[in-house]
Amino acid sequence: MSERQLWERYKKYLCGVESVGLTLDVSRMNFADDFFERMRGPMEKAFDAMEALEKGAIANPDEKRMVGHYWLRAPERAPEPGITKEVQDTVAAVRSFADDVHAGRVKPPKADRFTRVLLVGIGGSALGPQLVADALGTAADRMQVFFFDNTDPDGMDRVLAQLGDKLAETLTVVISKSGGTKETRNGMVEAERAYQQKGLDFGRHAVAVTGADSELDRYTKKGNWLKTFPMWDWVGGRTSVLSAVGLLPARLQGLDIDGMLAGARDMDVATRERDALRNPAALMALMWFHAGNGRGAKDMVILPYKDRLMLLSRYLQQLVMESLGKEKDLDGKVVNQGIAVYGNKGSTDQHAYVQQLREGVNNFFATFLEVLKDRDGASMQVEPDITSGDYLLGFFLGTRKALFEKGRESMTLTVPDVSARTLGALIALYERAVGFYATLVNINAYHQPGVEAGKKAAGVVLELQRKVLAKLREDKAKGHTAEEMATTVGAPDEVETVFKVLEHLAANTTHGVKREPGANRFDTRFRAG
Ligand SMILES: O=P(O)(O)OC[C@H]1O[C@H](O)[C@H](O)[C@@H](O)[C@@H]1O
Repeated sequence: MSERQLWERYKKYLCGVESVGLTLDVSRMNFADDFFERMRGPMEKAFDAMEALEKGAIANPDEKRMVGHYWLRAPERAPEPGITKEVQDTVAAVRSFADDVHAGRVKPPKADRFTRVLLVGIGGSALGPQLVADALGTAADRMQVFFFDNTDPDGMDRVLAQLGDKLAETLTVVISKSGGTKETRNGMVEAERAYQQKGLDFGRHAVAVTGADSELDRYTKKGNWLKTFPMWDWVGGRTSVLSAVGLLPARLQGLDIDGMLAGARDMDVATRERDALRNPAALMALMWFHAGNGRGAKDMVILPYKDRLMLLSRYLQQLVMESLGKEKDLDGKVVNQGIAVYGNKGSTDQHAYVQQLREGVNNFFATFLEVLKDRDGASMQVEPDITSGDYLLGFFLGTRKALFEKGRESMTLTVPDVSARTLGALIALYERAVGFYATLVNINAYHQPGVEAGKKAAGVVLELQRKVLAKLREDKAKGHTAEEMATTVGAPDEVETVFKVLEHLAANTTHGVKREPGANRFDTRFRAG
């Protein structure tokens, strides 16, 4: 295709949302001329399913739940007045709590103001807040936000070291929809201990966002925490960023939550349009379908040409992969669906993996994200008549062209800036595209049955560790090899797990387990010291 033909194709298919200034260009996707006609029927079904979902249908049949993230930014559209009120009350509560914190009406016992936020959460209870904090944060923020998003002890130590003495001015926000996620529980317990060690009352520094009567909810009551904000079963973790999960930390940071909600609301209006060519979410879902043949055959590479959007791919990884990566379809047939998502930021990625994109295995389609505004204010010229931002555009267009020349498909999303409005719009765009695509491939996008298996297996490992430790203490004088220990604790087939547990115990001082090297690695004896 010549550059001229591409330009004509660009003009023909460009899909814009005036209210947020966003456009989606699919001209560099090689769909056939009759593609949209062929997809008309399936797309109608997707529009119907989405309409039913928004009206409160049980769109998550396995868990028998409604799916209501669209009501978070248009509460008047919720199917029950109780939901409308809860959403409105929660946004009001977020606002007034953050205002109280900023004004010092809610204050830490041993300092004048809260100046830092420590957010403890994982998955949908961290990725959205991390994206928002990084995309919209500035040096002028009201509060600085830190994260515990794992059960990695060193990761937590590193954050606590950064907080240092400012822990006395730190408000900890523990977020867990289920209220029972172990990584988050561990982060909370570690945070609590850090406060205690500094003679600070954790409850006076802590708030939670969680489901009513969850384990975390009960814990907050026992510990007399400052406040709890609700999470509802009709909001999934990966679509919760515009509930208190994302709004509370954002507002505490001093960000424009009204702008985020308005951007999402505007995008929702635009993506209810039933003409797929004028609906960027439908168009995008159709492009995903085209690229991967409805089987996820191609990976989605997200290339934002803007540092502030670097976490978008991590955020989308959960949104897309946890929603679409499913073993069975809605009829119970094994389909092993999904689309793999990766990417960081351009043009940095050009110096890392773009080599493979251009010349290696052609198993992806790229989504370029172009941001028109370079920075606040004018730029200096790094060469006559050329700025750093001009280079960024040059590298984006250059890479896109280079990929196209080699038959690599791409789409381009263009936004005027990275603002609360555009970020809200982008989030809403992807949420709806995921929903449409799920119907196109006939899967439930709103459950995550596969996640449980790993959690259960981890529980088994920790149970085994308890038995191993008890045995080591009982046989103090005698060391055990992994083989002996596995048999002794009645789990001979779990010998590899026992070996890994013993090695880990011996590598850390906590449990006082020592190793005595044997003739080879697997003859190593472990004993309680
Ligand atoms: O918010 P929580 O209940 O703690 O859940 C945190 C995350 O963990 C789970 O394993 C799910 O797979 C995610 O969808 C969820 O966002």
